[in-house]
Amino acid sequence: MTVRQHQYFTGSARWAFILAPARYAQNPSNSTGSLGRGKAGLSLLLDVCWLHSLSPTITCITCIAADPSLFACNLVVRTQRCPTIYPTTTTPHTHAGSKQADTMPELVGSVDAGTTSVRFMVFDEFAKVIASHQMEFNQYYPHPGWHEQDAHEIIDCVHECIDKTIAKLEKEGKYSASDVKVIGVTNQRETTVVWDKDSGKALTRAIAWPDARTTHTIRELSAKSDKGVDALKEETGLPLSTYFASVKLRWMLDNLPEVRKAHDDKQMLFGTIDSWIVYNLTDRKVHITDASNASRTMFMDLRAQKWDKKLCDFFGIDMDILPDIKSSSEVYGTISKGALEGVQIAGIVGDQMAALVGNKCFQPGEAKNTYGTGAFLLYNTGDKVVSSKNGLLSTIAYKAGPDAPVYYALEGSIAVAGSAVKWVRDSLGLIKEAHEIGELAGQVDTTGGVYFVTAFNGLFCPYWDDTAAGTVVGITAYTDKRHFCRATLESTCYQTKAILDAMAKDSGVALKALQVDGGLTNSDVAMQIQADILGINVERPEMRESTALGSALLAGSAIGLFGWDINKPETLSKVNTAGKQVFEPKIDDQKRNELLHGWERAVERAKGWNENP
Ligand SMILES: Nc1ncnc2c1ncn2[C@@H]1O[C@H](COP(=O)(O)OP(=O)(O)O)[C@@H](O)[C@H]1O
Ligand SMILES: O=P(O)(O)OC[C@H](O)CO
Repeated sequence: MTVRQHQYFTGSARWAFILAPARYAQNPSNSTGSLGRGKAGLSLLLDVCWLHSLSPTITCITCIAADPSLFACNLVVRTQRCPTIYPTTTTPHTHAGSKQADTMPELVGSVDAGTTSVRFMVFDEFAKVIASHQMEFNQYYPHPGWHEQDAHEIIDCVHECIDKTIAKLEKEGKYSASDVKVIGVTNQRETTVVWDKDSGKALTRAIAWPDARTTHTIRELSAKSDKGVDALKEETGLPLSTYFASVKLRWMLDNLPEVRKAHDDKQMLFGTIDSWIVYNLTDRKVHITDASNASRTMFMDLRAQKWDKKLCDFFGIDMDILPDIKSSSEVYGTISKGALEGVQIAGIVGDQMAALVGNKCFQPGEAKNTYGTGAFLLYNTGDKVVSSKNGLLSTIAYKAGPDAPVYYALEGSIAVAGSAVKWVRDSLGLIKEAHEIGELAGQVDTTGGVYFVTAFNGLFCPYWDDTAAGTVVGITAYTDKRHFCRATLESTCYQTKAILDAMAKDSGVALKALQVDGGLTNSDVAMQIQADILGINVERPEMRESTALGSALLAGSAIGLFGWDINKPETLSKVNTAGKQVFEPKIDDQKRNELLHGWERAVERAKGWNENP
C-alpha cells in the first residue's frame, strides 16, 4: 500500500474512517454509510465495506474528520490494485483555524409539514436548495367551521416526499442519499392527533388548527375561572381559544366514545403533527415533541417548559398520554425505513418558529411574518416572556439544545391568509391558480369600497372573537371579481397591520420594516398592498423557504454540521439569506387612514355574527 496524499490540521474531537472498495472509487459519496457517530469524542463512521477490509477488492482507504471545524485530516491510502486516482473531495469548505479540508459532500434535510402540503427539502451549507418534493394532502370540512385531516395520509406524504427528493438528488449524479447527514422536522402547529399506543393507528381524523367546533367547549372551560378566557394566560401565554390543542383534545374526549375509552384505558397517545411524524419516522420508538410545539398545547408551563399537572387537570387529561418535551435541536432518533433509513432526526420546531430561525431573527426585537394557510407574525423577545396586553400570544420561539437558553416570542396569529386564496380558487372558482388572484387584483387600484373580513372560523389576534363570521361589505353593481380578489388579499394585510399595532403597543417599539415569507408572498401585488397598508417597507427574501431552512439549521446545529451552532449566529455566516426585494409604501397617510377606518368598521360588522355558538 502506498500513501498518496495526506493532510493534517490541529485539534481533534471526532474522526471518521471510510473504507471504499474499487467499485466506489469514482464516486466516494456512495461509499459512506454511517453506523454510528457520537456528538463528541472519538467515533467511527464505518462503511459497509469494512467487511471488505481484509479482501483484495479494497483499493482505497480515506480518513476524514467528521467535524472539520475541530479537526481536519484527509488521508488517502491506495493499494497497488487501484488504477485510478481517488477523488478526494467534491465540496471543499474551510473552517476557522484550519487549512481547507477536502470532504465528502454534506447536506441537511427538512420535512416541512404545513397545513395544506408536505414538502421535503435538502439544503447545502449555503442554504441552497439541492432537491425537494412537495405534495398536497386532503382537507376535510365535514360541517361548517370543522376542519380535519387524515394523519396517515400526512405520513404517507412524508415518506413519499423524502423518497422522491432523494431520487431527484441522485438522478443528477452529483449527490447521493448518504450525503444527507441529518434531518429536521417542522410542522403546522396545534393540529391534534390521537392514536392507539399498540397499533399506532389514529383513533380519529386529526382536528386541524383552524377548526372552530370547540366554541362551546371554550364557553364551558372559561366558566371555570373568574378570569374567563384568560384563565391560563399567565402559565401558558395563551387565551382559551378554539385554536389550541388542549381544547381540541377535550372536545374529542367529550364527543368521541372510542377516544374517551382509549384515554381512560391508558391505551392512547396524543401528539401534535411533529410528534406524529417523528413517532412514525422512528417506527414508533420515539414519542416526543419540542418546546415550541408544546407551548401551543396549553398543557405546558411556559417558563418551566414542562407539562404541568394543574393545566392537565384543568382539561381533564391523563399526563401519561403526552409526549416527552425535548429541545428543538438534539438527536432524537433515526429514520427507520426508506431512502434515508438510518439518518438522524435532530431538529423539531413549529413551522412559524422555524421561519423565525430561517430568517435568522435571533436577536430580541427581530420579527418576521409568514403568509401560508394562515399568517403568523413572530417577534423575538429573547429570554423574557412578554405578556401581551393587546391580544397577542406569548410563546416559545426555540430552544436550540437541551442545555441551551430558551427564546420566547410574541406572536400575532391570523387564521386565514393563503387559505382565502385557496377558497377563492377552489370554492368560488374565480381563479384556476393561486397566482391569478394577484394578477386580477393588480388590474384595479382599489377594491371600490369592498372589504372582505375572512373570519371563516372566527377572528384570532388581536380581535379574538370566535363568534365573528366571514363578511363582505361595500358591494355595489360596480364590483367585479377583480375588486373581490383585491379585497381578499387586503384582508390579510389589514389583519397584519392590526397585529403590528398591537405589537408596537406591547413592545414599545414600532417595526421599521417587515420581513416576510410563505406562499402568499409570491404575489407582488399582495406585498405592495401590504406595504401600502402598513406604511413601512416590506422585505421579501429571495430564498422564501425559511420554514424548511429553520428546521434544517436546528438539525444541523445539533450535530455541528458545517460548524453550525444556532446559539452562536456567527457560525451561520455562510447561510445565505441575503437578496431581498423591498416593497415601499406608495400611498399617503391620509389615504391609509381612510382605508384602515373602513376595515375597522367592517370588522365590527363581522364580530358577533354567530349567536350562541
Ligand atoms: N402567487 C400566489 N399568490 C397568492 N397566494 C399564493 C400564491 N402562491 C401560493 N399562495 C397561497 O399560499 C398558500 C400556501 O403557502 P404555504 O407557505 O405553502 O402554506 P402552508 O405551509 O400553510 O401549507 C396557499 O394557501 C396558496 O393559496
Ligand atoms: O400551515 P401554516 O404555514 O399556515 O402554519 C400553520 C400554523 O403553524 C398554525 O399555528
